[in-house]
Amino acid sequence: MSAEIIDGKALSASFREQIAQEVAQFKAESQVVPHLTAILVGDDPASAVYVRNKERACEKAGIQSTLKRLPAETTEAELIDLVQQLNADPEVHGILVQLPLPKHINETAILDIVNPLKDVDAFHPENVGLIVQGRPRYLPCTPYGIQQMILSTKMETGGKHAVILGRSEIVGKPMAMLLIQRGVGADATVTICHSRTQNLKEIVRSADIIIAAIGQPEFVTADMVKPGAIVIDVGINRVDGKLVGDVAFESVKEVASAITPVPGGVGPMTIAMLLKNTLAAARILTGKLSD
Ligand SMILES: Nc1nc2c(c(=O)[nH]1)N[C@@H](CN(C=O)c1ccc(C(=O)N[C@@H](CCC(=O)O)C(=O)O)cc1)CN2
Repeated sequence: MSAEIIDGKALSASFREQIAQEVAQFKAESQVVPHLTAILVGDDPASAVYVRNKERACEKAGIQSTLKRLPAETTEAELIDLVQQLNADPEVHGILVQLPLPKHINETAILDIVNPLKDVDAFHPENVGLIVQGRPRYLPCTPYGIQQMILSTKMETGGKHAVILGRSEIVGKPMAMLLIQRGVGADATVTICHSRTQNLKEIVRSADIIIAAIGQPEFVTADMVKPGAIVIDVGINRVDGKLVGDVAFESVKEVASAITPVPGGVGPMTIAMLLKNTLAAARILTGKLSD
């Protein structure tokens, strides 16, 4: 039987509708307009698309958005200066530095100076630490969106084996933290696989939940998937002008119980969760935590 397709576009639309209502209520109660400022450095065309989509999503949800677009030759010191200005600006609730940054800028140095209360990506070490300790302030947008997608399948995750392919700071590591926490959509037993993992195929074959985030087109093939597994594809690879995930979708969907497509899967959920975090940041910074 063919898998359920987890429609990230539809799911994100329903989250965005809900967030828009919460934003309207927050504005009415507080007279504050949640405000996200995104920083885009350089000319990476994919990053420009993602940032534009984030701006559009903000606009539709009633969130103010500002884009600070800087040339590729911007120095690290200039970027630090801009982040510090935004940290000090009481009108800005969320700061997002679009990644990747140009190679001459140390990403860690930049992410480390974002005010943790405005860090709607949850990349600051303080926010990462809070996640590890199981008392998150914000959840990183992609893992947060993936957790919502898994929840939408109604699969019980408690005690299940989740295998994550990829150990990035943005997806792999925080995803593992979310899945091992106690609670609904969590309580899983997690294995992270990476380029040095031995017996990778066997490990993936034992997974009830597979999260593919390694940036290799169609890496996960049907023979690596246990029948009935949930397969989440985080990959966005451009092959011959076409977007392809890290999962061989057509064959894997015949084995899995649920699967996310690319495009239209995890990507749109990432943006919906950013809106959620921006509203949360506005609430935290204005001291208006009740909804
Ligand atoms: N500061 C951040 N930088 C980056 C993040 C992030 O969460 N914060 N994640 C990725 C890029 N990303 C968000 O910024 C992102 C990637 C893809 C999509 C998306 O909706 N993709 C579409 C396809 C779009 C296309 O045509 O290329 C889809 O999957 O349907 C949204 C957000 C790295 N940087």
